This record gives sequence, C-alpha cells and structure tokens, in this order.
Amino acid sequence: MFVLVNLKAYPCDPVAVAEAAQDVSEETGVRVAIAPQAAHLSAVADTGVETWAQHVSPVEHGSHTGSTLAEAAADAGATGTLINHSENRLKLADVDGSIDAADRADLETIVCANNPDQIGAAAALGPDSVAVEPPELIGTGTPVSKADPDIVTDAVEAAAAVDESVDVLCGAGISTGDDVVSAQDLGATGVLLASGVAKADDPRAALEDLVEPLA
Ligand SMILES: O=C[C@H](O)COP(=O)(O)O
Repeated sequence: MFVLVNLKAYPCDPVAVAEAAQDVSEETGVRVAIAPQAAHLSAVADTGVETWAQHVSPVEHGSHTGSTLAEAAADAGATGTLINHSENRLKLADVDGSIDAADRADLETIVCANNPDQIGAAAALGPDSVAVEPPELIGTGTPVSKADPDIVTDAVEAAAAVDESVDVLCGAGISTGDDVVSAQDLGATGVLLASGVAKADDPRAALEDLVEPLA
C-alpha cells in the first residue's frame, strides 16, 4: 500500500512531518510520501522522503504567472504530483494538460475524482493512478473505506474497465491503520489522506499507527 499524505495548507511543520514519514517508511518498508505546499517542496525533499506536488499547471515554460510549472516542481525534488484534487478542480482539458506536463517532467501522476464515473473518465486520460474521494467525507475523520465501501470497489472496477494498469487509491477521512487495511481489502493500492496526520497532535504517532498493520 502507498500512503500519500497531503499537507494541503494546514499549519503544520512540513519538515517535521516529512522527517517522521521518512523514518516510518524506512523502519517499516511501507511506501510513504508527503505532498507539501509548492514553496516547501525543496525543504521536504531534502529530508529524503518521497515528495509530491499538490498540483501542476497545464503549461510549459513561458508567460504563465502564478502557475506551478511541472519542471520546477521536479527541480525542487518532487517525483510525483496530484492533479484535480477536490479542492483544486480543473477543466477536463486542463486535467489532460496537467498529465502531459507531469509526463514531460517525469513526475508520477495521481488524478483525483469524486466518484466511480469520474474515475473511469480520469483513467482514460492515462495517469499512473487515480484516487477516489467523496468530497462530503473529506476532513470529517469518517473513513470512505468504512462509510462508503461501494464507492471504492466501484472505482476499482471503473478504472480496470478502462485501463488495468491504472492503480486506484482512495481518500477522505482515512486516519488509522484499520482504515488503511479496509481500503486494501476493497482493492485500493493506496490511500490519500491529510487531516489525520497534518492536524494530529503527534503526526509521527499518527503515521506509525497508519502503517503498523502493513509492516
Ligand atoms: O488529499 C487528501 C484528501 O482530501 C483527504 O483529506 P482528509 O484525510 O483530511 O479527509
């Protein structure tokens, strides 16, 4: 299982969380990555943890003020990027363009989607992975893998019907090792989470609990 922790714009210490994630990953052998703010990519990557961008723009080098250039994210140490997160929705053409931009910069891609129908559409655009996240469960602490298990199994089916090579993660409300195991049992190959770690009093302990059943 792949555990991807999105720090969103939460007021946590990105380097401290990254160091904890790197330690936990090394100690357990579980793949753990951190997606910080773009301005924190270098500092997070310097810890040695696998580092992801939260977004890349569908642009090349040029006159694109305010964009997040995929090549710049890669230069800063990112090896992958989220695209079309529920909190940063893109037009279909821009999802496609962001995947192209990430591919040019050699970034692994996860395209987020709300439901299985959108997962099928996202898989058709050729990302490495997709992540299904019901928006109403994001940040609630109620795990999608328990609250709405059908959405995960249907998403796995929808992606496989389009392209069996596209992995499926699930997210929203995931915060414990039990939640991760439930996601795995439903066919997900990873989890995308945020508040369970970024808002935890002790992010290291939260990460240890998340991966403990996988170690
Ligand atoms: O990117 C992460 C997801 O939006 C899930 O957020 P959450 O773990 O706070 O529910």
